[in-house]
Amino acid sequence: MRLVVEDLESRRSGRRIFEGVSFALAPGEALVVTGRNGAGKSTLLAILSGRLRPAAGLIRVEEAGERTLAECLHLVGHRDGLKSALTAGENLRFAADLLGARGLSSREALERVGLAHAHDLPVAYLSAGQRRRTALARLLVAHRPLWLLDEPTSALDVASQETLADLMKAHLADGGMLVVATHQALGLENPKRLVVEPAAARSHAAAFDAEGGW
Ligand SMILES: Nc1ncnc2c1ncn2[C@@H]1O[C@H](COP(=O)(O)OP(=O)(O)OP(=O)(O)O)[C@@H](O)[C@H]1O
Repeated sequence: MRLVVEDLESRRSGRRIFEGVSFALAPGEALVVTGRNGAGKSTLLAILSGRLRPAAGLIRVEEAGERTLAECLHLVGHRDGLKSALTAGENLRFAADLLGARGLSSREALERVGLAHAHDLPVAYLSAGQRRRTALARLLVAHRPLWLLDEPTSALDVASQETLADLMKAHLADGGMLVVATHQALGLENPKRLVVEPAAARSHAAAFDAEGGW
């Protein structure tokens, strides 16, 4: 699968947030999206996920067979989307049933994020970082080629950030694609980079020079 985005523009409540956002991703490629608070990073991910409509521009998915873009992606946003009264395992099984394309079992996925012990605990009992890790474990219970991650390191301790970096690298090595909005270094090697800037100063994408080590 390939993702092609051309000249995307966003308006919210009549105000232009960004314009001229273009990039392309092929299997194994990552795009790191940066920009100041309010620049439109979450808005861009919401548009890519189909939750918001762009004011202009084009999003095209290629070589995805019969699948729509929505069927090819996972979105892990600011809100974890977990049901507090259900256990971590139940949340993951619910996600797997909803998303299809089965991946790891709920137990295996929780093990991968270091939360095996939380499988049968209600999510309401989990800390902020544990909830975030449970939300990230959703990526593993249903196989989807495109991961859209909005500030995925928030609330994660150093060890969990390293686990996340390993998950992202394994996904890329497996031919997956990533779009990650972040203010933090991620440990990815040579991702593409997109700086979202206010509409007045056109957004642009550029190949990332490896020095920064995002
Ligand atoms: N529901 C909404 N209606 C109108 N404007 C909105 C809405 N949600 C967000 N905005 C505006 O859209 C702009 C972009 O917000 P967005 O959350 O995408 O920024 P961001 O780059 O992700 O910021 P941050 O780094 O703080 O997470 C902001 O100016 C925000 O006020």
